[in-house]
Amino acid sequence: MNASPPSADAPLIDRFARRITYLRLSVTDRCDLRCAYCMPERMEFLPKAEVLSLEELHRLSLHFIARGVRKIRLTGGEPLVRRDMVDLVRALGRKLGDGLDELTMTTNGTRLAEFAGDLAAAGLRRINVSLDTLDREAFARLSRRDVLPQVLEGIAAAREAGLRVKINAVALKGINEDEIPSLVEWAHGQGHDMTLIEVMPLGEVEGDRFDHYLPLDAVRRNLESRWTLTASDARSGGPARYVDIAETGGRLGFITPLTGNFCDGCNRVRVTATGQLYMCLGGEGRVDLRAALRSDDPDGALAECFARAMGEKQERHSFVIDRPGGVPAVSRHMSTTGG
Ligand SMILES: Nc1nc2c(ncn2[C@@H]2O[C@H](COP(=O)(O)OP(=O)(O)OP(=O)(O)O)[C@@H](O)[C@H]2O)c(=O)[nH]1
Ligand SMILES: C[S@@+](CC[C@H](N)C(=O)[O-])C[C@H]1O[C@@H](n2cnc3c(N)ncnc32)[C@H](O)[C@@H]1O
Ligand code: SF4
Ligand code: SF4
Repeated sequence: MNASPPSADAPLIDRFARRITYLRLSVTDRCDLRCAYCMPERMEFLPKAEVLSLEELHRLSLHFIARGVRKIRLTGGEPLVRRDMVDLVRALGRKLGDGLDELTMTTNGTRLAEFAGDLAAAGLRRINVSLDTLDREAFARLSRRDVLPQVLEGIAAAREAGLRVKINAVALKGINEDEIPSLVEWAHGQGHDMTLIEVMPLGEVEGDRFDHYLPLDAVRRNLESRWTLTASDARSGGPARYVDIAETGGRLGFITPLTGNFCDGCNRVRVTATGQLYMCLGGEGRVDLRAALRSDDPDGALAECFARAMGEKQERHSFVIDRPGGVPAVSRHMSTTGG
C-alpha cells in the first residue's frame, strides 16, 4: 500500500512527540566580530551567491508558520550585517498576530544604534544582545575587535526604541568569571534580563575550549552565596531556566547544555543562510530546503523535506567538555547554525 504524500501544512512533530514551534533562522554566516569561543580569526565565509535571497527567506518562513511555528528568531553570524535585514523583519512582522506570536533577534549589538528604531517599528518587541564583559580591553581581546562602546550605545538605543533587551553572556573561566556578579548587577540595574550560557564544543577555534569552560552549576552556587535566588516559572520559549534575584530585582537565566540537559523539551529547529534545515544544534542531520524551494514543485518537495526532518530529528546532543584537547561535537561553527 502506498503511503499518502505528506500534507502541505502538517504540524512539525518529531519521533519523540516534540512539537516544533520555534524557528531559529540564520540570515548570514558573516560577522563583524570574531569571538574566540565561536570562530577563528581567519574564518572562511560562504560566497554570497549561496545565501538565500530575502524573498526566499520570507517564503520559507511562511512555510514554517503554516506548519505551526509561532516564534522566529533571526540570527547569524551577525544578522545586522545583512543589508536587507530590516526589510525581512518588516515582511515577517506582518505575520505577528496572524500565526506568529513572536519575531525576535539575537545580535552582538554593534549595529543596533543604527537599526533599533527601524526594528521596533517593524514589529520587534524584544531582542537578545550578546555581551560577555563590560571591560573594554577584555571585550577587545575576546571578540578581537575594540567595539564595546558601540555595543553599549546599541543597547541604549534598543531600550530607547522600546525594545525589551536580554543580555546573553557565555560564562568563561579566567575571562569573565570574576565579573559575572557585576555584569548581572549592571544588566538588572539597566532593567534588562540576563542569561548565562555554557560554552559548547561546536567548530574548531584557536585554543582549547576546555581551558575556559565554566560549569554553570558552580556559578549558580557562587551567586547563591551572595544573593537570594528564587526559581522562576518564567519561560521565554528557549532553553533558559530562570531565577529571580531579590537583591538586584532582576531575572537571570541559565542555559546549561553540559550540566543540565534540556533536550527533552526541545521545541526548535534551525535553518542556515543557505537554506539547510538542521534538526539539532549538536547534530549533522540536515535536509536541503533551498533545493526544495527552487524545485519545480516547491510545496511538494518542502512537505517531503519536513516529513523527513521530523523522522530524523535526534533525541539529544552529546556535547562534552571533559578533558583538554577534546574535538568539537560537530565541525560546524555556531555562527553557521545561528546558535
Ligand atoms: N544546546 C542548545 N543550545 C541552544 C539551543 N537553543 C539556543 N541555544 C543556545 O542558547 C544561547 C542563547 O540563545 P538565544 O539566541 O538568546 O535564544 P534563546 O535562548 O532561545 O532566547 P529566548 O527566546 O530569550 O529564550 C545560544 O548560545 C544558543 O546557542 C538549543 O536548542 N540547544
Ligand atoms: C552565534 S551568535 C549569533 C548572533 C550574534 N552574532 C550574537 O553574537 O549574538 C548566537 C549566540 O551564540 C553564542 N555562542 C557562540 N558560540 C558559542 C559557543 N561555542 N558556545 C556557546 N555559545 C556560543 C553567542 O554568545 C551568542 O549569544
Ligand atoms: S558569537 Fe556572534 S558576534 Fe561573536 S563571532 Fe559568533 S556570530 Fe559573531
Ligand atoms: S541540542 Fe538538539 S535536541 Fe537538544 S535542545 Fe538543542 S536542538 Fe534540541
